[in-house]
Amino acid sequence: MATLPWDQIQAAPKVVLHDHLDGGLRPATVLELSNAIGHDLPANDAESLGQWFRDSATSGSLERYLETFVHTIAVMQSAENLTRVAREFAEDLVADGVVYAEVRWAPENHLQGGLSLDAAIAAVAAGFAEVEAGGRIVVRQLLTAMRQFARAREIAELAVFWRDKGVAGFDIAGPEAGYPPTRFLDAFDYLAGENLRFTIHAGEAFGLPSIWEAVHPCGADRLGHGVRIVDDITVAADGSVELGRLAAYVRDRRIPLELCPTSNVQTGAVGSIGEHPFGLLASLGFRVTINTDNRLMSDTSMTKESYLLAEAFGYGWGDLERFAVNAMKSAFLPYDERVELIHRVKDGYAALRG
Ligand SMILES: O=c1[nH]cnc2c1ncn2[C@@H]1O[C@H](CO)[C@@H](O)[C@H]1O
Ligand SMILES: [Zn+2]
Repeated sequence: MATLPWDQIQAAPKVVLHDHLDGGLRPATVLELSNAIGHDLPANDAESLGQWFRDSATSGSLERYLETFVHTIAVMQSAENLTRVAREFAEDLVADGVVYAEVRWAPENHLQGGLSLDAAIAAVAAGFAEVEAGGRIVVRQLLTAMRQFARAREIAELAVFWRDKGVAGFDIAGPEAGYPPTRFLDAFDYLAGENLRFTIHAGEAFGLPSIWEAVHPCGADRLGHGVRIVDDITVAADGSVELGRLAAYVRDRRIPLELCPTSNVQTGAVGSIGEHPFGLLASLGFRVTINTDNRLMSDTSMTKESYLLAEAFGYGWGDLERFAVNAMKSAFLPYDERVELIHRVKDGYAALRG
C-alpha cells in the first residue's frame, strides 16, 4: 500500500497529548530572544541552531538529550517571552493540523528572571488564549514537576488552582533512572483527593518497575512514553504473542500510552522507527497515541510522526483516525468537550476519505 501523502496528513485533524513547551520553540525565536538577553548559543543562524538541537539530542541517552533544554529555558524567563513562545507554539500546532493539544512544561524552571509560579502560568495561558480565540484549536497546559527536584506537591496544588483556567492536568518529567515516581506520592495522593488527572513519564529510559510504580502506587491516568511495556510482551518465533501481567493490566485498563517515536530513537530507547513497538502495541489493541515530545529537539511535527509511522507500518486513514480518536478519548478535558472534539476529528477523516 502506498504511504499516505504528507499534505493530506497535515490537513487531517490531529491530537497531541505529549508535547513540551520548552521543547518546541522556533530556532529563529531562540536566536532572537537569546541575542536580546545576551545568552550564548552554540550556533548563530537559525538553520545551524536547529541542526545543533537535533544532533545534540540524538545522543542515545535521556540525560544528554535533556541537557539541550538549557538554551530554550534560558529565553523563557519573562512573562513577555513566555507568552510569545506559547503563542508561536500554538500557531505552529495549528499549521500542523492539530485540533487539540495538551502542552506540558515545568513552571519551576522559569523563575530565574524573578517571575512567580503563578505569573509564569498566567503568561503561558495568555499566549495559548490568543491562538485559541481563532477557533481552530483547543490548547490546555499540563503542569510538570521535575523528578530530580522536590516541588511536586506545590506544582500539583497550582494545577488544581488553575484547573478550568487553561490547565487540564499534571505530569512529572526529567531523568527517570534514580528518580522513581513514588518520591512524589504525596502529590499524587493530593491530586486524587482533588479529582485531577495526571500523567507520568515512565517506561522511557527505565523499564517495567517504573511503569508499575506509575500505574499502581502513583495511580497515573496515562503513561508518558510507556514504550518499555514491550519488555512484558513475548513474541514467539511462530508469531504468537504472550502478555505478562503488567502489560495485560495496562491493556485491560485501557491506560493510554503517549508514544513519541522519534524522541525514543534519539534517546536510544528504540533502534529505529521501523523497530518501534508502536506497531506491535497498536496491533495488540493497546490504547496508543502519536506524539511529538519535543518538536525542536526532534525536528518533528505531528504530521512527520504520523507520516513516519504510516510509512513504517503501512497505516491508512482508518488507522490514523483511530490513533487520533484514542488520543481524544484519553484527553484530560471534560467529557462533553471531548465528545465534541471526537466528532470534529471523525468528520475531518470522513471528509479526507471523500
Ligand atoms: O522525553 C522526556 N523525558 C523526560 N523528561 C523530558 C522529556 N522531554 C522533556 N523533558 C523534560 O521536561 C521538562 C519540562 O518540559 C523539560 O525541561 C525537560 O527537562
Ligand atoms: Zn516528554
